[in-house]
Amino acid sequence: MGSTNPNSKAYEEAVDSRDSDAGPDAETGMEIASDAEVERIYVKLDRRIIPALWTLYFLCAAIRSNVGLALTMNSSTGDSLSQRLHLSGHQISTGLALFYVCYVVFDFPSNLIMSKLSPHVWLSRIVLCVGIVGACHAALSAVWNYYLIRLILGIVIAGMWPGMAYYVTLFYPPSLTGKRIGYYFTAAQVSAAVVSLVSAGFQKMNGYGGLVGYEWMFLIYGLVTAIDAILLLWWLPDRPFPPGESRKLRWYYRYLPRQVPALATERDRKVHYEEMTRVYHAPPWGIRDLGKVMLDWRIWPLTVMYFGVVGVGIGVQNYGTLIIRATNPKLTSVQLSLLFAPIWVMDLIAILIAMPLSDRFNKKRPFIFSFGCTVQIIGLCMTTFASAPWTRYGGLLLVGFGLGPTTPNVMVWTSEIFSRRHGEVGVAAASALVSGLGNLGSVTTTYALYTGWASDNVPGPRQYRKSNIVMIAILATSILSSMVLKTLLHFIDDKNVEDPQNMDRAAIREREREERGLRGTRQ
Ligand SMILES: O=C(O)CCCC[C@@H]1SC[C@@H]2NC(=O)N[C@@H]21
Repeated sequence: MGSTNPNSKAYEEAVDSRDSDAGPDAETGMEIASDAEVERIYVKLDRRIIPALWTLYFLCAAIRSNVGLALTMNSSTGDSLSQRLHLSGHQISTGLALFYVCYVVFDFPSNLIMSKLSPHVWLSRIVLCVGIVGACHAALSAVWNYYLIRLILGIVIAGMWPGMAYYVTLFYPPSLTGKRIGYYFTAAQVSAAVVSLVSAGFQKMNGYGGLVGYEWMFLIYGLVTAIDAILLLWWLPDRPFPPGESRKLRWYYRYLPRQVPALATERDRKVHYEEMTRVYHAPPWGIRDLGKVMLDWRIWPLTVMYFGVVGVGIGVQNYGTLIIRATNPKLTSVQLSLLFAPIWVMDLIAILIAMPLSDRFNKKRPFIFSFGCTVQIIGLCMTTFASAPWTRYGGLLLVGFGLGPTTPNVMVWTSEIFSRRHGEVGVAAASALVSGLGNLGSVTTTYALYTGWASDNVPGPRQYRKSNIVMIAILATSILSSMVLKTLLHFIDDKNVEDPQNMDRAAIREREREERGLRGTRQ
């Protein structure tokens, strides 16, 4: 069981020894599940949930970033989005930034609605709207509707990323969530790596049926995403509920496809219930609970951590090809696309290595995060200050590798800290606040740096130097913030936790329940 407490090993051993006692559980009368049985249940949930989240994230990430490709697609025939709409560099970055402004504003309300409604329905709603708005990009005809569509896309997609993290915490205990978040986070990296290659195919469709290449691209991605949204409604499991207890059906359930339960047998559901008691009796929350979460100081260091890593991640995603071209102006656009993809492959490899480690050594999450930031700083220094083009490009590969463990680690650390202190509403609100406010980092890097910083955008060996240095500075601030939080948690939170060796089984169980937000809800 995951815990951020001091002596967590001793605590976990004490909890485990409870579970290994022979005979039925005194509280439930149920035959106690072996570790292997519990493991099997999580494997079943994984098969059901992770590929579905992966697919939805891949499609939404592709739709969000396709606009960048559309700006230059088929430019040799004058059919790119920027040519047809006569967009200036400033207008392009304004549109990109407007999207993130909505992310900042609407992440939080979206996640709160999600925790009040059925999470899987809300996730499907997000995906459906992203599909429809994505397809509408094909109809762009003026600068004002480019701005408007980016705003609307930001509004409808807000809540997707923190919502997925929240959704995962409904099915898995904190010590198992990091790896899962990491798995579906790889979808964004695969998307970043492949969409530009796929766009080459769409460019070949330029002129078919009177549509240009980017219009085909938006329509097809939009259609596939909308179909995926409908499938998700049927496929993604609803929030778990106590075995034997009937679900309170909301009015909209009448219109939804009938679901196949994720866990088919009553026994599996009971064992999962025992493992994840928090989610079955999600205590109703009100404004006061929400206020407590929002006033919790722990939000701020986590937000600063996220600000740095998401800002740099999105900055590299939006301007990576420009940064590569600045290191070697002779590269063609095809070569640029080919060199861009390995950055995300490095990111993906790092996620797959680091996130299981982060779960295994969950007390070390801030150090894994800081390691990732340090690697990015080293990479950015190479890209900025080295003179050989390939060394500078190697620096970007290091940035990709360093990015891998950072974003998912902040999300999982946030849910760990807030689930323990505030229960389910804590996870929903805190992950949305950290992601939402942290995306001010994306607004900063897309709007104010690179093409948005006129004096830094002058071709030559020093091009983008100042922007890169700002990125190094915000990463250093993220590291500092994670260390400050780790230290404060050590002195403030961990001091109040009783040594598990001195607790009896009932007290351990009660504490586990409290950490999951169940204070006083069990009869
Ligand atoms: O809002 C989200 O979807 C979560 C953060 C996205 C960060 C992007 S995904 C591609 C690139 N790789 C990273 O590690 N960060 C950025």
